[in-house]
Amino acid sequence: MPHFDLVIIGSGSGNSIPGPEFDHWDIAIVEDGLFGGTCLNVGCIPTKMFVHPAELADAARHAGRLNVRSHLDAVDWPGMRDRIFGRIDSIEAGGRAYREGPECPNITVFAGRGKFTGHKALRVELHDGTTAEITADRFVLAAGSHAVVPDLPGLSDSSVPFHTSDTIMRIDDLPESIVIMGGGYIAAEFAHVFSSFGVEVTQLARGPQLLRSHDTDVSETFTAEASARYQVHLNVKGDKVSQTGAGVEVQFRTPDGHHTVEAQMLLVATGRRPNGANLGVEATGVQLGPDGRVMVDAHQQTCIPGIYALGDISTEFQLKHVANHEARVVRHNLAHPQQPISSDHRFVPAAVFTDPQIASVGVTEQHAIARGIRYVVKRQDYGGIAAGWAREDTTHFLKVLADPDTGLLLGAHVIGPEAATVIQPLIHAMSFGQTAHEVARGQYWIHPALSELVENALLGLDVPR
Ligand SMILES: Cc1cc2nc3c(=O)[nH]c(=O)nc-3n(C[C@H](O)[C@H](O)[C@H](O)COP(=O)(O)OP(=O)(O)OC[C@H]3O[C@@H](n4cnc5c(N)ncnc54)[C@H](O)[C@@H]3O)c2cc1C
Ligand SMILES: NC(=O)c1ccc[n+]([C@@H]2O[C@H](COP(=O)([O-])OP(=O)(O)OC[C@H]3O[C@@H](n4cnc5c(N)ncnc54)[C@H](O)[C@@H]3O)[C@@H](O)[C@H]2O)c1
Repeated sequence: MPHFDLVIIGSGSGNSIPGPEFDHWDIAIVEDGLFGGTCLNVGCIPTKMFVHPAELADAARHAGRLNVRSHLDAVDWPGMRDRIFGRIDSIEAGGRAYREGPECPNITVFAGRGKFTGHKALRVELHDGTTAEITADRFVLAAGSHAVVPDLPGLSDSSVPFHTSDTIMRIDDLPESIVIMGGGYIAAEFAHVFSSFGVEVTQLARGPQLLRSHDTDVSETFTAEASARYQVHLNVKGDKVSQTGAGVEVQFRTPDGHHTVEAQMLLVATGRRPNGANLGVEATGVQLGPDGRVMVDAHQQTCIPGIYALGDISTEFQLKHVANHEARVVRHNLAHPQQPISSDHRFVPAAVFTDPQIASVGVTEQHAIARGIRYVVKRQDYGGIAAGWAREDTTHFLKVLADPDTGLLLGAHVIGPEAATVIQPLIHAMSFGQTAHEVARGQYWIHPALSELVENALLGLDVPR
């Protein structure tokens, strides 16, 4: 039975752990799917490579508003898909070849599905049909999460063809119509992409708003704009999914009554569950929380010394920048177990790459109220700054919350052009403990850039100067 100094399960952020400091360790990487994990192959990167062309298509469609006559001729989906995956697939192949090749002589890649069989013992069902039993002094659980499929007739029995984010980006051609189930990040981004490419989109969300984990002002604005672009049904309770000659039919209820929607394709985007149970981590003594996450301490270590976890399998934040941060912590702690460092989850930002773009960090106004946190708030409209005039923006805004006594920032929420970039100075201020006034007046703000949104919002807060 081969024994390793370290076994890493999952080649997403887990693949960034082996570095020169471990050249003297015998390391195994176990990967059941594509090398490089979700973000590279079926997540952040390809989705955003579709989002940008979607923005170009929308710009061509809507430029008339700003007196530029243009129109969208066509979207070459197969060409776009092949360009995107031509690039991604070669990075995947290169990453695997690097880890398998002579540059990494201390690393063995096991292509197959791992499952714990006992204390620090893993069985790998290899893709070549054989099985490997391996043990190690240390493990890193970096096996991510998987798409959840609702328990609905037609879906749970797999009798109706449907896509998840794992498959939808490789379809042969654009459908004429698509039903998207879910009201979260993935549903929002794909609804944007497909509607921009001319597909008739129907989105079914079980909540009263889309993106309802966001600040209510943001989710209400987004829900109104999305509903104006494509068909949105809220407060949906799914009943049944059936196959039709032309595609699929979804039967559902809302407070208005029973509904049926037909479309050529169905995308299920109803959340992702951590892979701890699939990996059988309990066989090695590792504990799972009630939501299926592997339990870790601040050093990313599980209750079993030498077994660490990172990213989607254990985190509260299913985001690539969080998985990468946690991987850096695990890497340090493996090399320096006597001087471990902790993960910093104080100010985790996120963005939704829809149209309009959305970004957030820290508490929402609703959280502040619910938790009794004292705050002052300033909402700065894009329409109130010069860069917003250039865009004739009338609906979008940045909202910032601060402590009324100290002026320290508590949260920021942006909906509008380049939100994910606009928010960064506020993430910076929160992370480094800078007050609203320090940030607003301690630096120049380029005029007339979108960043003036941040400057004006901070100056508008009723906080000490
Ligand atoms: C459609 C989509 C879009 C996204 N967009 C963004 C975005 O814009 N920004 C952002 O921050 N985040 C985004 N995310 C989330 C982000 O992709 C994840 O948070 C991140 O990739 C998690 O990294 P990880 O290393 O924890 O897991 P992963 O990258 O998922 O790696 C886990 C690996 O483990 C392998 N594995 C699983 N089980 C086993 C097993 N039993 N044996 C062997 N191998 C196994 C899997 O094949 C996988 O390769 C997106 C996710 C999706 C699905
Ligand atoms: N831009 C980004 O950073 C980005 C993009 C995509 C995904 N992600 C990450 O991936 C995660 C997964 O994305 P997601 O959109 O699948 O999850 P999500 O948690 O954002 O949204 C899940 C949605 O599905 C609904 N839902 C859950 N169970 C359901 C059921 N049984 N029936 C009907 N609806 C149900 C929820 O109400 C919610 O609207 C996100 O939470 C996010 O962390 C990030």
